[in-house]
Amino acid sequence: MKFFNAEQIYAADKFTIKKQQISSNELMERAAVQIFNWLHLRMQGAQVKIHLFCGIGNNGGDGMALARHLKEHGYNITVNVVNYSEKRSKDFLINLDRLKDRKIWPNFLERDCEFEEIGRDDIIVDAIFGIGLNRTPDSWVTKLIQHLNDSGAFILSVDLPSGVFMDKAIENTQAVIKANHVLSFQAPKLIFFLPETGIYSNQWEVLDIGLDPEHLAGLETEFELIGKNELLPVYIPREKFSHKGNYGHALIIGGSYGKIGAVSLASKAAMAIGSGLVTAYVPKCGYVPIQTALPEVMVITDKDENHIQDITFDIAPTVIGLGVGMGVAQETSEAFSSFLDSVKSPLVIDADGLNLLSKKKDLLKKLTPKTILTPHPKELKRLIGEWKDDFDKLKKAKAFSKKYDVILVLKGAHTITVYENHGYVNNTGNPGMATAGSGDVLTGVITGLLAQGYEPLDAAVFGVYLHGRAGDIALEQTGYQALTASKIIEAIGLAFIDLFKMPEEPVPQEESNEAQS
Ligand SMILES: NC(=O)C1=CN([C@@H]2O[C@H](COP(=O)(O)OP(=O)(O)OC[C@H]3O[C@@H](n4cnc5c(N)ncnc54)[C@H](O)[C@@H]3O)[C@@H](O)[C@H]2O)[C@@H](O)CC1
Ligand SMILES: Nc1ncnc2c1ncn2[C@@H]1O[C@H](COP(=O)(O)OP(=O)(O)O)[C@@H](O)[C@H]1O
Ligand SMILES: [K+]
Repeated sequence: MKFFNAEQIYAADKFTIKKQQISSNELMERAAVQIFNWLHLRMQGAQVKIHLFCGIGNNGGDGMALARHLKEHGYNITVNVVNYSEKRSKDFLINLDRLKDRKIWPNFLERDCEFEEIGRDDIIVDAIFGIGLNRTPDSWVTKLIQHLNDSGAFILSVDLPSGVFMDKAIENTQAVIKANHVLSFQAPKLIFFLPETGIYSNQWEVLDIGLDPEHLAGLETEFELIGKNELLPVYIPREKFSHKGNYGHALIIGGSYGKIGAVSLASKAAMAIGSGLVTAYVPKCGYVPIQTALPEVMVITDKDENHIQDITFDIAPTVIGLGVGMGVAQETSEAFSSFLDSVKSPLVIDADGLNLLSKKKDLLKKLTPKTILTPHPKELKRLIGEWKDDFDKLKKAKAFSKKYDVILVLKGAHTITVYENHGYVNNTGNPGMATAGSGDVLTGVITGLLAQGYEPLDAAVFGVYLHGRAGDIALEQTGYQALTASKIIEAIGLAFIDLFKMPEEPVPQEESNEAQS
């Protein structure tokens, strides 16, 4: 699913209005009816107080139209116009008049006015600003936003939480609505997935307002949200007469005294994701533990007991995953540097492999084209330097990817895989995965996919998805706290199976009644 920017949304509105021969106000009405249906389905006429806060643009217009529908269905509402500007939009004014025709008189909120009391059990509809926000709200609007956030009431935001910009960082965090739920028109927004802005849209849902699908499909976007639809075409099916040689040989290089487990996890994950063969390259102290724990995995040992000092081997791996638990000893750094001089296979580099690259940036030039780097935020900072905000981080990541021809997997709650000018946003995974070793598993997963012949970008994006999905499946058995990296590996098979599950058909009403009787 693509993430559109504000200009693309405005253009799609225009295109749709022309093609479907409707007015902009009819489009607004569609949007408002969708929100009304969403609320009505859940509230079923309950007399909970609903406070609507509407700006003077089209986001406010949506709110005004919603107010009319709520009133007509007997809901207990108050309507407030947040009068932050004189430039009221045409469709806002139409909907204001329609409200007045029904004898509903909004309160006009201005600078220095008193704000109404809001109970903890009330509902707030936030239609103050939408995608048109272009500067930080005034101080009195900021005070209002604080008042709404502090009320403890459930906040439903129309399109996006008021105060969040579509394409730049928040300047004053006090001036942003902290929404409990956001109803986003037509498509999700990138800001829901970035850590600094995502916290303002706790939950979100997309409402289809019928923008022209063909027009939307033809738009080029920098970022997209990855789901099954994007991945099923990438999946490589297994051939009946295939053998293990068809699925590649993954070599996992890493480990040091006390950190051999990282290599175990990555190797086991590479096996579980379907690599034909897996070999672990570790210092001597890793030999017994890996051979004991993982009978399927072969082991090659370094000349040193505790640290990798010389990365040489006489096998021809399809792909190499390097860095987990490896340490940053001087000898390891030198071995890594000479290894890069001769390596030709595709590479996945994680953890200490990234730290070594950060210390000696010259090494970046030696990487195989399209090497996959999988930094967590701290490793990323060491690689690309400090960033001002999430948007700056993405900009720097794109520039870095282009400069060194690498694929950057920016790990986090919503991992974003960046290659050149594009970002692929992941939507699987959960906070239970914030646990030791889950990154090592991801390294194994991506390496194992590359071994099977997936293109580097596909392997990264698909690997991140499957890793998160496996975490979600494991969570059902463990809960958040007891989710461990090993449990993620155990669920990889189910993550593959889940890929081919169709969404469940809703059971027709009569059948479900019969089942209950
Ligand atoms: N395709 C869609 O997604 C549709 C969107 N509609 C709604 O239209 C919204 C966008 O409407 P608008 O473009 O009118 O913009 P907004 O309603 O977001 O903003 C209102 C106006 O305030 C001005 N403004 C921006 N920042 C300000 C500030 N800090 N202080 C004072 N004034 C400021 C801007 O000039 C802007 O035009 C969407 O978010 C959505 O709710 C719907 O009505 C219909 C279809
Ligand atoms: N809150 C979260 N929601 C979803 N996924 C998460 C969350 N926290 C961490 N993860 C995932 O867990 C993994 C953690 O990797 P990393 O920090 O390298 O761990 P380690 O170094 O212990 O292996 C990443 O793939 C990341 O996306
Ligand atoms: K809003």
